[in-house]
Amino acid sequence: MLEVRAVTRMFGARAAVDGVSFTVDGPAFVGIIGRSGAGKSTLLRMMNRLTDATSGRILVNGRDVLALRGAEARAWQGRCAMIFQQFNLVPRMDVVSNVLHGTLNRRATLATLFSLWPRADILRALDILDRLGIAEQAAKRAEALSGGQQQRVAIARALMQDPEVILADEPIASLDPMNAQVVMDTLRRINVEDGRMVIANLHTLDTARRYCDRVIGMRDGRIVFDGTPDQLSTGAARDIYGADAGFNEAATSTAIPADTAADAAYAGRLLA
Ligand SMILES: Nc1ncnc2c1ncn2[C@@H]1O[C@H](COP(=O)(O)OP(=O)(O)OP(=O)(O)O)[C@@H](O)[C@H]1O
Repeated sequence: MLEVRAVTRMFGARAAVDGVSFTVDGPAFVGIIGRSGAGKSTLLRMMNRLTDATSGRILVNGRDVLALRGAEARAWQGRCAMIFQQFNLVPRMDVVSNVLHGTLNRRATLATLFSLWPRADILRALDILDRLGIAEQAAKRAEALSGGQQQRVAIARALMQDPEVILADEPIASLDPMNAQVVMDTLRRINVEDGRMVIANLHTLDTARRYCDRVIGMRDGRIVFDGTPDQLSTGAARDIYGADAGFNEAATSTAIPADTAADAAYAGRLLA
């Protein structure tokens, strides 16, 4: 259970996140939507302890993760993996080594320096790559892969941590519609099959509606919507995006054009 209680983050006189509270019970897939600058990234980064909160509490099974320091904070970061828009892989390093870096927080520095990975970890990394449909890429440099493949490597690296929670900050914002669908399908599978909570910042309404159990809408640092995809009406979307009566949902769409839909279906079958 995750309880975010009255969390605020100030930058100077301005609140990037302003008294945000919500509770997630169980392994839900939660989407956070809102326009650029609404505070979505700052909120996720506070959950992961990449950014400090100014005030508030984030309780995980009753324990305030914002109060953790040193090794305890790092241990929490291990249980709450983060996925970024730009993948954050080491481009010149091979795929399997990138995935193995997911175990860094529980490894000795010297062993890491010399890339001495335990055989069990290597086999696990290969298993995870296989599960995500990219095992044949294992020996390639990360930079040689497509964006969608790189994001799946980043997801594989996150899974190496065996996290309870996966935080994804705009995971598909740099991808074309077909790769975006493959990556979102992958996150959903991990959520459903493994029972891991996923909280994803998403730019687009249609993605939130399609993949999430619950959608949180942020505007100017505050939550202005919290409900199911069904409740996310055009009017609610207008409130979130601060748009006028001329608001057009299609403008936030990542729908797959007809000519690439068949490719996407094929990719989906490969993943299944
Ligand atoms: N390190 C920082 N220093 C100063 N201001 C910041 C910093 N990080 C974020 N902000 C400000 O906080 C507000 C919220 O930013 P944040 O990145 O969380 O929004 P977002 O909803 O994730 O937007 P985007 O989708 O563009 O990333 C913005 O006004 C931003 O300029």
